[in-house]
Amino acid sequence: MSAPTLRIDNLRLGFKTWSGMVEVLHGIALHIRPGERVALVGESGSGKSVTARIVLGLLQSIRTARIDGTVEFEGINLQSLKPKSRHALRGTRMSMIFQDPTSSLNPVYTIFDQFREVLARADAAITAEQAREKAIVALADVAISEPERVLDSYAFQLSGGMNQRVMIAMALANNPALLLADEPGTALDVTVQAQTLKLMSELVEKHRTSVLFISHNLGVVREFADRVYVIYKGNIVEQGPTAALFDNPLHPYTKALLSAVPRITGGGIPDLDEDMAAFRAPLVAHPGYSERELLA
Ligand SMILES: Nc1ncnc2c1ncn2[C@@H]1O[C@H](COP(=O)(O)OP(=O)(O)OP(=O)(O)O)[C@@H](O)[C@H]1O
Repeated sequence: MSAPTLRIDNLRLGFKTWSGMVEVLHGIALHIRPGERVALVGESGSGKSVTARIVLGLLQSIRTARIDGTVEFEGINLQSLKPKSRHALRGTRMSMIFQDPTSSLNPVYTIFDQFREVLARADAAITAEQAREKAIVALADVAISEPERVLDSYAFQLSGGMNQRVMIAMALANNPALLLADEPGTALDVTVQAQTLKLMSELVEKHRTSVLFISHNLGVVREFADRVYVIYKGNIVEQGPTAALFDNPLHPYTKALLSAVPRITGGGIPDLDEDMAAFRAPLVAHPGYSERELLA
C-alpha cells in the first residue's frame, strides 16, 4: 500500500490562558491515503478547525499554543520544518477552502490578481499571460462559462456560488496533494452548496487529490467521504468507512450524532456525557479498520 498523504499521530494541543492550560486536542490520530476523501465530524468546539490549522502550519506561530505529536505530510514531519518551509507548502502541495468564499477572497484585488498570486507560489517566474491562460482553464474546470469576465471582476461583483467556484479553482490550481475543506459553502444556500460540493467532488476525483473534509453536516459527509473520523471534545472516538459507520455506529457519541441530525445545531445532545462516562474504550474502530491495521 502507498504511504499516506497525511499522518497524524498522538496530536495534542493546548492553549495557555490566564487561568492555566486549556487542553483542546488529547492525542488524536488520523491518516489520509493518496486520493482518499476523509471527513472529520463533530459538533462545534470539538477541535476540527484547529486540527486543520495545525496541518496548514497556521497554529504553530501562535505564542499561546502548545502542540505535541506527529503531523507527517508526504512523509515529512511538519513539526520539524522551519516556518518558511511550512509557508512554502501552503497553496502549493496543500491548500484550503473555507466556509465563506466571499470573505475569503480579497475585496481590493480582481479575481485574476489573486489567481496570479496563487499560481506564482508554485512558479515564481510565471508571466501574466501564462497565469491568465492557466486561470481560464482552472475556471472552465469549475464550469464557469465566462472566465474572462470573472477574472476581471472583484469578489463583491460575483454571487456567493460563483465565488465558491473561484475558491475551488484557486485551491486546486497548483494541483495540491491535499485539500483541506472546512465546512465549505455553509455560508451559501443549500442548493448552491450541493452544486459546488458536487463539482469539488468530481475535481478531486479527477486529480486524485486527498481531502480532509471538515463538517458537522452528516448528510453532506455521507455523500462526499470515503472514510469518517468522529471527534468529540478533542478525542477521536470512532472511525471507519462511511457506509459502515453510518449503518452501524458503535460509539454512543456517533449514535447520538446520527440520531440528532435535525437538532444538531440546537440545544446539544441530552444525556450524552452520561452515556460517554459509561463507555470505557476511548476509540471504536470498525472490525478490520483500526488505525494501526490501516497503516500497516
Ligand atoms: N486561539 C485560540 N485560543 C484559545 N482557544 C482556542 C483558540 N482557537 C480555538 N480554541 C478553542 O479550541 C476548541 C476547538 O476549536 P475549533 O475551532 O477547532 O472547533 P470546531 O470543532 O472547528 O468548531 P466549529 O464547528 O464551531 O468551527 C474550542 O474550544 C475553541 O474555543
